[in-house]
Order: sequence, then structure tokens, then C-alpha cells
Amino acid sequence: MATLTKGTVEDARRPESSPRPKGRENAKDTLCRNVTIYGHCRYEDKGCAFNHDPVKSQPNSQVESIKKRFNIASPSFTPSSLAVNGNHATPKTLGLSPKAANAAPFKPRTLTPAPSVASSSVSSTTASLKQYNPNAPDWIAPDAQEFLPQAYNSGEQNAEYSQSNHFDSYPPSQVANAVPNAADLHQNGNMYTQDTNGYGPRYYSNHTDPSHQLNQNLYTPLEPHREPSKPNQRTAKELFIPEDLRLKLHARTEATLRVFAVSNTPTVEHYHTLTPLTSVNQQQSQTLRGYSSTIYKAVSAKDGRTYCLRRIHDFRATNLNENAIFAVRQKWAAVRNSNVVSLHFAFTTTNFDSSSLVIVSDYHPDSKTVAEKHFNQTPSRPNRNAPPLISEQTLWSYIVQITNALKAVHSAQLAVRVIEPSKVIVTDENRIRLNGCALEDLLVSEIHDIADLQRLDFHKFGNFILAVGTNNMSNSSSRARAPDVFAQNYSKTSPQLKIVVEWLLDHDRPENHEGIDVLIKLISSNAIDTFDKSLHSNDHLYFSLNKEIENSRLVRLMTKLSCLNERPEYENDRTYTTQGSRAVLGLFRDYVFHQVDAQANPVVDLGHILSCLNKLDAGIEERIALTSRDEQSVIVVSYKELKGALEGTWQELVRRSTG
Ligand SMILES: Nc1ncnc2c1ncn2[C@@H]1O[C@H](COP(=O)(O)OP(=O)(O)OP(=O)(O)O)[C@@H](O)[C@H]1O
Repeated sequence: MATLTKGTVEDARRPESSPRPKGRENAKDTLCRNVTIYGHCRYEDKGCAFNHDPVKSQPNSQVESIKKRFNIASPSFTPSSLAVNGNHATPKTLGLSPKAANAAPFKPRTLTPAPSVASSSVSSTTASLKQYNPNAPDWIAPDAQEFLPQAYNSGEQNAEYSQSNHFDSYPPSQVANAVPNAADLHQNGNMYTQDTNGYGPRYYSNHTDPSHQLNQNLYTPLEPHREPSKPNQRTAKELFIPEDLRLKLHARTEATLRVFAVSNTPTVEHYHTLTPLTSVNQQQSQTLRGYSSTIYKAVSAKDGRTYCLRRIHDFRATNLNENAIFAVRQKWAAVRNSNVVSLHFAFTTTNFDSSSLVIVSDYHPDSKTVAEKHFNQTPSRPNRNAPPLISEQTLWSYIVQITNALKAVHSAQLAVRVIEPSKVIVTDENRIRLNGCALEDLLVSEIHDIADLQRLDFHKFGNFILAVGTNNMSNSSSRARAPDVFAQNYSKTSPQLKIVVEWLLDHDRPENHEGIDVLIKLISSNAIDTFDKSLHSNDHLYFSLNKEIENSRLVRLMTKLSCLNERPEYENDRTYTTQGSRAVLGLFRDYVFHQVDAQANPVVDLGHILSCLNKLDAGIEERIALTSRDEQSVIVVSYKELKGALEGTWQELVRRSTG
């Protein structure tokens, strides 16, 4: 890296001018500045009196020493104008320090052997500084661990990650405060104790040669092949999560956070901020064994998560089936299946205006019941007699998912008992979950044989498919005709569908003992199709996640830069951000974010910003010229050096932080 301070920048800005030494006596011993700056001097053969051979001008050991001393840590680099908190500081205050000015020829005073570049360390750097100027301030940041690619070895990878806490610079306690459930993240993913910017080893074991270094500063297009768009057709959106996915996740966040400004709902047990999800009309319907019910989302004071509370109105404690309450806590809470809404526990309360039974389950934001999704008549579908048919593919997907749910429930020696379009919720595109589990058990205290209840689950499952496939969830007389209507709708395209529905409906006969495994065989071919689609969608999410990894490392990087830049109050040192590594980082911030054009209009170029930050994060060898705002100081620095400066300064800050 070349550091050009006020003394030298004059020459740097004068296009390769002939040097004008004042005293020519010792000129032959002095290395020509054009050689220092440009690598050669045009006036070498035209009478320039200075020395043009760096090797001759210095004893061998000193050449390396010079290189080393003129680096980002060199005390002579103090930009003459670096803004403090956005204000342009006066060049006088922040200009070239007198000590640095004394160092103009960059000539070592003593001819001691220089330490090798490879073994640079705090002490060696400081030592060379002392040779250069014994009075140089010791503000140099401690050397950071440079990005040194390691041989990739999956077995050792985790060990390395867990040990390399020197990269982890975010104090865990602060993260825990900022991110809810950070403790879980620590346990499960050790997410915040890894290499800060997400860089661990990226080498394959047979590619240990550093010349095979990967371009880690580039976004990695992992998606499957598609027609490449022209550069002018590319948009910033391609760098981020797909718009439809973003909107979907955003809608979920909104649904979770949305509450009424004024609410008179009470707090029950440790659940507060109860917000009804059921409309008033829905509350009045008494579809649950004559009880009316209301669904709330509520926040648990214990863990801060949002749960779903189903309140059964006017439920007398004397009707309570204690065995069922116990089963919810013990058995149902243990059923964890991707197609069942997980139950947690149930309790009675008098905190509402009447005594109530409350069942606590997982909350799935922005979900609808199957009835709401498929049976609602809308103005766009005025012909009630001919609602659009649900596709065969969706129907198979529902069958496979409910079979998966029943497999888990029946294996736990339980029965669902309520499988209706209003008690199955759609939580994503065609993703359904049984939402009526344990309801009947809690509301009715009759004791039944579990095998009978499981058999009836199949029959109810068959009725559910009929209702969805015929777009009819109404009374039993129309249900009687449902199999024929269903057959008309689907038998031509999928005879197997008819066979499965008939098999399910046949379970109203007590002597039918065929269980879930027979059903799984019947639907196996379609289960494979559904599985394949699910894997495809999983892949798609991974592609999106990959982009977010690239972006999240930049957030961490920007967090560091923001913490380091402009800290005039730090240790009461108003010059903290205006010297050495911090000053260079300040210039880099200007270079990345505060670009202007020739007319001083701001240039906002996302591509430039992302590319610079990625290069910094990867610490590549590419060099850039950073210029102070008053254009009086220029420093040529590589991203690798910038990264070292950033990490070192950050480590220093974290060590001193009280967090
Ligand atoms: N666990 C849950 N997470 C998120 N939303 C839910 C959950 N359970 C139900 N909901 C939503 O609450 C609303 C009401 O659900 P509910 O099960 O009471 O259906 P319903 O049509 O009102 O049935 P009923 O008329 O039998 O009470 C629906 O919009 C549903 O999507």
C-alpha cells in the first residue's frame, strides 16, 4: 500500500512532474518520489538528480522494511480533512501532523534488518514504526486475524468455527438483547459465535493452493438455469428475496403484530394482548357440540411468542373431561407433525365474561380455513351452482398431507375426531394442517374405544375430500349425492382418486379394520409426486436463502463500519476517527456511500455499494485510491488491508466496550 500524505500528494497530483530537489548534494542517495508513487520516473534519463533504484538506495533489508512501514498503520496517514459527524473539519486541526511531516522522505534512520512481511505482527510493525519515527504515537490498531483460507475439511470445519471466536466480534450478550430467542440460536446454530462475516474455510481438500482462491466477493447464482437477462434488464430485486416470497412473509409478520388499538380482552393465565381472529358472525355459530367458540391470537408472557387460543364459551367446569386435559398436555403436546397444528395445553378460566375452556395451540399467521378458502362465494363467482372445481393435484396434495397427519396421530394412540373444512387450516399455498385435534375429547366426556375413533377418522377424512371435491360442505341430504357428484367430477381423469375415497368412506362399517398403512400403499404413487413438489419448493427457498446469506454478511459488515465511523466521544478523544486505520475506514465509507459526480451531485449506485462491501468482506487484493473530502490526502489501499484494519479496530472497540 502506498500512503500519500500532504507532503507527497503535491507530487502525486502533478502529472509525473520532474522533481525539484532543494539541496542536490544528497540527491543521489534519495529515492525519487516518482518511483515511489508511479513506480518509474520519466525524467530518469533527462537529468533527474534523484536515485531511481530502490534496491541501490537502500540496503536489502530496508526495502522490505519500507514497504512494510508505509502501510495502513503508518502514523503519517492522517487525512487533512475527514469529517467528524458529517462536518468538514478544518484542514488545520486534522491535517498532516508535524511528526508525520518530518517523515517526508520515508527513509529509515537506521539500517536494521526488516522483519519479514509474512511474519508481521503488532510488535514488528510497531518496531518498524519506531525506527521510522521514534515519537510516532502508538495508536496503531492491533493486527487483526487476516483472512487466511484453510484447507476445507468437513470434519474439522465445525471445530474451527467454534474455536475461531477472534472473528466473532459481536458480544453475545448484546446480540441476546437485540434478538429474541438468541439463546436458542446460540444453542442450535451457534450462529453468532461463528466467523463474523460468515467466512469459514471455503476450500476443498484437494485445492489447498492459494492460487485457487475463490471469488468470494461475488454473489453466487445458485438457481437453476434460466435465460440470462441482459445487463440493462437486471434489477436490484434479483439480489434480494423474490417479491412474492417477501410479500408473503411480510403479510405473516403483519398478521402476527396486528392488534386492536383499544381492546377489552382480559389476560388469561400468562397470555396477554388477546386479539380475536374470528368475526362476530363466526362467534355466534355454535358448531362445536352446541358451543360457540372464538379464536384469539395472544402473546405469552413466558417466552414472548404468539400463540393461538381457542375459547369455548359458557363451558362449565363440571363438564370438564380431566383425562382429556391431561392428554392434551401429555400426549397431544408430544405430537409434532407438519400437518397438525401443535397443541400445548388446555385450561378453564373465568376471566372472560362467562366461564370458558381455553385450548392453546401454535399460531400460524395469515392462515385461512379450507372452508374459507374453497367455499366462500364471491361476486366474481356469482353462479353458486357451478363453483370452480378444486384441481385434482390439490386434492391429492390434501389427501397425502392428511394421511401424514393421521399417521402421526394414530401412532400416538390418539384420534383426531374432527376433520372438517372449518377445522383444517391452509397455512401456505396448498399447505394444510388439522386444527380440530382433541376438541371432541375435551368437549364430550363419553369414553370410546380408540380403534373405533381411528376408524371413524378415515370416514370423516373421506367426507372431507368429498366436501372439498364437490365444493359442498352442507347438509347430509346433499352429502348422500356427493359420491356420485365426486365421481362425475374426477373419475375420468383419476380413477385412483375414486378408489381412495371409497376406501375411506367404507370405514363407517365397524368390521372394517384396515388401518393407515393400507391407505399409505393406496396413495403411494401420488405421495411421491407430492414429495417431489415439496422438494422443489424447498430448493427454491434455499436459493432465496442463499441470497439472504450474502446480504446478511453485509449487514454485519455495515454494523461494524457504523460503530467505528464517527466516534468523536470515544475515550474523550476527538481525533479517534480521524487518524490511522479509523481515518482510512472513514475515507472508505465516503468512497462507498458518498460518491459524487463531476458536478458534485450525489451518485447512488447500489451495484457499487454492494460490490465494494463484498470485496471488503472477502478481503481481496484489489487496490483502490481513497481521497479525503478536501482532496488533500490520497491513500492507495487494498481491500485486504482494509479488512485487516476493520477487524483490528473493531476488536479494539469490542474489547473496550462495556456491553
Ligand atoms: N392455529 C391457528 N393459527 C392461526 N389462525 C387460526 C388458527 N386456528 C384458526 N385460525 C383462524 O381463525 C379463524 C377461525 O377459525 P375457526 O377454527 O374457529 O373456524 P370457523 O370457521 O370459525 O369454525 P366454527 O364456525 O366451527 O367456529 C380462521 O380464519 C382461521 O384461519
